Amino acid sequence: MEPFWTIRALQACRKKAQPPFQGCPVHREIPGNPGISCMTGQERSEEKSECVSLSPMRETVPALPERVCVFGTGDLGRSLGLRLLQAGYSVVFGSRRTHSSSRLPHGAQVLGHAAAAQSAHLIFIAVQREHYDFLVPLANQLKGKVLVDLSNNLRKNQYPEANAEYLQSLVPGAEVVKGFNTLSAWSLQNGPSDANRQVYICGESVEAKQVVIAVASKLGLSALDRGFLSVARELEDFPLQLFPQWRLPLRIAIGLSAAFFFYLLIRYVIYAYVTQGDDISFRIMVSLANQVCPIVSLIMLSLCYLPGVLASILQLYRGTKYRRFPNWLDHWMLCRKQLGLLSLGFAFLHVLYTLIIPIRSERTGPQCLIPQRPGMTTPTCPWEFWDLACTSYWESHLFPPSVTFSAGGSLASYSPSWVT
Ligand SMILES: NC(=O)C1=CN([C@@H]2O[C@H](COP(=O)(O)OP(=O)(O)OC[C@H]3O[C@@H](n4cnc5c(N)ncnc54)[C@H](OP(=O)(O)O)[C@@H]3O)[C@@H](O)[C@H]2O)C=CC1
Ligand SMILES: [Fe+3]
Repeated sequence: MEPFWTIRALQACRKKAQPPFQGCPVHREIPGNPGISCMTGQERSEEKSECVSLSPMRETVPALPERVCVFGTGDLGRSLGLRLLQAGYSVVFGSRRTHSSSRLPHGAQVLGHAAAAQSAHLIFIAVQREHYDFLVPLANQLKGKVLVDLSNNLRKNQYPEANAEYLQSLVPGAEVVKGFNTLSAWSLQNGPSDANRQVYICGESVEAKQVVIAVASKLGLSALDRGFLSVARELEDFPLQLFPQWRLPLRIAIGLSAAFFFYLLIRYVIYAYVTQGDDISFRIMVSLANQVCPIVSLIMLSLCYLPGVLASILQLYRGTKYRRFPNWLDHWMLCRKQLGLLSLGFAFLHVLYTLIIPIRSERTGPQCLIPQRPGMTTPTCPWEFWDLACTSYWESHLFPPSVTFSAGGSLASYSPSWVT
């Protein structure tokens, strides 16, 4: 079955008794490239009235603006301008200094603010909020234009209203969209990685937001519409959030550490004191802590890999990978990097503690928190411990669990008893 746009194009051209490509007066085939046609600008405008568009999206998505304007030739303005040029847009900068264009991306034009505003429908404002009053005299030129507010603040609640709302109040005739403020000039220059491909936008006008979304997708970004302009403050606070994805992993790590620490404290130190009268409380700081680290590290590592497995199972169950994961899984997936890094941190701590133990042992004699079993070796020289530390690190944290379990006998002096 033919796609519907092909059928529509054929019908439209047949109505004019012309074949769709070769016979249509506005299309000429490029020699050596059958099927590819070329047109002049005038022919292209005539074509709009004569032939039906071949693009199935044309009716729903507004046409991309050819020329895009960027106010401000600072770090962000230049980086954004470069990306827009690379994406095929014609870029005009609106600047106070129209002659200092040496550092601007090649191919961009620099005009005064008023002339630049008149030449484009979409205008990115890459200027600090403190200077927005320069836009007031441009109200006439900006009427009906889409203004994208890129600004951020230095701290939360710095101003009574969001920057985007302030911009809208200064230029009421324009359609203000807040967005792209979570991108940095650096990431724009280097191309967004997977982690920062997502941008958030908000604004009152649906059409204006569609224009911005279309530009974002052409830049290789995925724009998420967060609603009306009242959400702008939230978007402006995003870059100010300190380690937003770290909270849950840190809470899990602290909770697990505390739980295992108290469990081991009761099981080995308090139990030994109550039943045998042995006071081994001096081992709490090093030996006991060293029991906790690998346990937490392994659990964090499994928590890092588990959501990926669950997501795959869910995709197989649903039979598609194009449906959103439930929120809890989505959130968990986003924390994987932090969970993995914390796991690595605890593993390093374990190696460090393991290296400290022989130094103490040399002075106080061999120590072992877990009661020794017959045949169990207790390393006494630092080299032996160094060797064991490295082996245990690789075996416990980088090899499959089965290997760890098999190596448990020789590591029993400092590995958790449930691992051995
Ligand atoms: N840098 C970044 O990575 C990011 C920046 N942002 C936001 O983007 C905005 C710009 O940041 P950035 O490019 O780093 O800042 P810069 O200081 O590098 O550039 C700001 C530009 O604003 C223009 N400007 C300065 N004063 C005035 C004024 N009185 N009237 C008119 N225009 C003026 C200047 O352009 P000209 O000389 O051409 O007139 C200047 O180059 C800020 O609000 C920032 O919060 C958001 C996300 C990331
Ligand atoms: Fe270990």
